[in-house]
Amino acid sequence: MSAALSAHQVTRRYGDRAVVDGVSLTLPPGQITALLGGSGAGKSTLLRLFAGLEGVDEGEIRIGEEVLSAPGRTVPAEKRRIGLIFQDFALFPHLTAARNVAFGLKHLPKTEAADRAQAWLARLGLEPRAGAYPHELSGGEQQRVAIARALAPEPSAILMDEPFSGLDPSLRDSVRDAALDAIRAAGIPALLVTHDPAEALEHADRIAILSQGKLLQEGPAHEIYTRPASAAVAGALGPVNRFRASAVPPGLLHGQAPEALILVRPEGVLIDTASPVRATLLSARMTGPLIRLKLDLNGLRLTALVPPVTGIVPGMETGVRLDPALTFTFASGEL
Ligand SMILES: Nc1ncnc2c1ncn2[C@@H]1O[C@H](COP(=O)(O)OP(=O)(O)OP(=O)(O)O)[C@@H](O)[C@H]1O
Repeated sequence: MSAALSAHQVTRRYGDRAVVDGVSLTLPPGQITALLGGSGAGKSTLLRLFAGLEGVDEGEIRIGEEVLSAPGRTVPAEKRRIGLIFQDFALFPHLTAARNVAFGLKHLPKTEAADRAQAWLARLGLEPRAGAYPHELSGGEQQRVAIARALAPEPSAILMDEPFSGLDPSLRDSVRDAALDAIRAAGIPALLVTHDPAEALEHADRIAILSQGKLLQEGPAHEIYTRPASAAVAGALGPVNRFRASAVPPGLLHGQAPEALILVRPEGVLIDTASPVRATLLSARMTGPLIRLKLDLNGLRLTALVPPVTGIVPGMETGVRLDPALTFTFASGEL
């Protein structure tokens, strides 16, 4: 088993602004950790610090017990044996797929490097395209070559910056599944930078939420989703209904102080004809497998996501209750 890659109280400043601010984060081997945050949160900068493409101003980056970065001392990227995958594939245009993958295998005898490159291409379903040049490959194929190239030298960790967001949605799932399966099987730490909460929740084992350079929360994906430590974390993982406890009709909540801030996921707003809490249905729209309902509860507007049921007609009255597992209460906070 390889060692964890970790950041310890790491700060990186541009001018006097800390774009990564006192971040401690451990990437365990064999697991995909998604780094999630809005634009400018500092995700790419933190990835570059892990990679050694930039130095830290404070703190340390380590692999196992070995210090890779400390202020004034940075083991260069090419000495770290860390694989990098970016959104734009970054393949060498003048090399075939096979030679792109073999590029990082120069320490091996030529035939062994070629065999290993071939094996990685086969693993990612690209064997028939081994002799093609990047411009002859589709976006999904190019990204699979980039993934094979990153994994072939048996790196000690892999860092990915929005690697799937440039792909056509019809290709994205298959490329992502092939890539993440191969990465998990390699048993190394892996960081997946993304701004897409759905991608993080579905495909990562752990999620770290970054906002304005600070790590807000980190942990197993399910725990972050069901037990957000703050309203900011709950909001970062998908849409939420937000309101004060005092705005709620009697019977919907139980025991919350009136000033408490309540966040409820749309799938936590349940239609229950037996509930005494009544709501008027304002609209119902298909979103794919679920229907998005807009509800009015005596002036409180809620959005619900429910499985398709018959007999839902705007204007109708129905009963509503909240799923406690998807209802989060914070003592205070901005609406
Ligand atoms: N070389 C640099 N010099 C000055 N400021 C920089 C530099 N690189 C990044 N920044 C700033 O640091 C902040 C964090 O940038 P970073 O690229 O890490 O964010 P991000 O979370 O990856 O955003 P995005 O999702 O938009 O790519 C931004 O405000 C950015 O403008």
